[in-house]
Amino acid sequence: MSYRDRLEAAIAARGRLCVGIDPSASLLEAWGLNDDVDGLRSFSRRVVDELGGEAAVFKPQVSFFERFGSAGFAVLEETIAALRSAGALVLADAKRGDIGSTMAGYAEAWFGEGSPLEVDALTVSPYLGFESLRPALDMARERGKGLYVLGLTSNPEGASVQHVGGDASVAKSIIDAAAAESLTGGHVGLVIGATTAAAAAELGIDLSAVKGSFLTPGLGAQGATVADIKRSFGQDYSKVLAPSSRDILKHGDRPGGMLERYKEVSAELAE
Ligand SMILES: O=C(O)c1cc(=O)[nH]c(=O)n1[C@@H]1O[C@H](COP(=O)(O)O)[C@@H](O)[C@H]1O
Repeated sequence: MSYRDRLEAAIAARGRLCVGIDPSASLLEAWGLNDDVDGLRSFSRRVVDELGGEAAVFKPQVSFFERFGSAGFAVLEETIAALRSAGALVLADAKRGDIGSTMAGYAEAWFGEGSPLEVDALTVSPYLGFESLRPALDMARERGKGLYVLGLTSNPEGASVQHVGGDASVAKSIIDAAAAESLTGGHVGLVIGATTAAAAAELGIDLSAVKGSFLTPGLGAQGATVADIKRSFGQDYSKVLAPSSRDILKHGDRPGGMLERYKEVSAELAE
């Protein structure tokens, strides 16, 4: 079964809000946890216990685990396993991107059968050229995994690279390549920021040509609203997987707080 089919089934069952797991030092502190591996483990367990059976997809931000080295990666492995046993899909936000032979290594790490870090999907950077992602694209297609390729990122600095070229922009070339790839299987999606999606039309980019899902970071903490997403994606809204990290996690300082916020945002996305 392709990633696209698995994702569609998961969204139909649990909704399109993806919970980001970003255990930054400031969130650990806000939750009254130490900024160490035990704090990281408690934080991750609380997210899994409160939301693991609710959300379709979780997106651990790998950087916040990586900062504790191998001990942090061990917590990431435990978290991935716990989320998958709770019936959720896991999308590792590691934004990998390198020459083809190295991409094969990343694909083995994140998609290899039985790899300790095996997940359902991964974010990747196409700025070594879309085709440099080929080994990961092929492995994802073969193994029912998903790749989210950075298209129009949510941050304001992204435009200084992605908008270059006007009608023939860098972003357009990446998104067109992803659209062509999406005709070959359900393994490819795009990162299109909730804060920046409106730029697609200005750059003459046809998002409807993409037969995969759109990961739309930017809700809440970065200022975008559910209404912004609905407006920007229009008829392609059914392809949206909307992640939110801080806007949900900041409510983890009290029992039940994250679940309450999750349900509010999820309901708004479902309207
Ligand atoms: O790939 C991502 O998820 C991503 C892409 C992007 O363009 N912008 C973006 O913010 N992200 C990630 O999405 C998360 C956003 O967190 P919040 O702003 O707290 O919801 C972070 O983990 C970012 O690394």
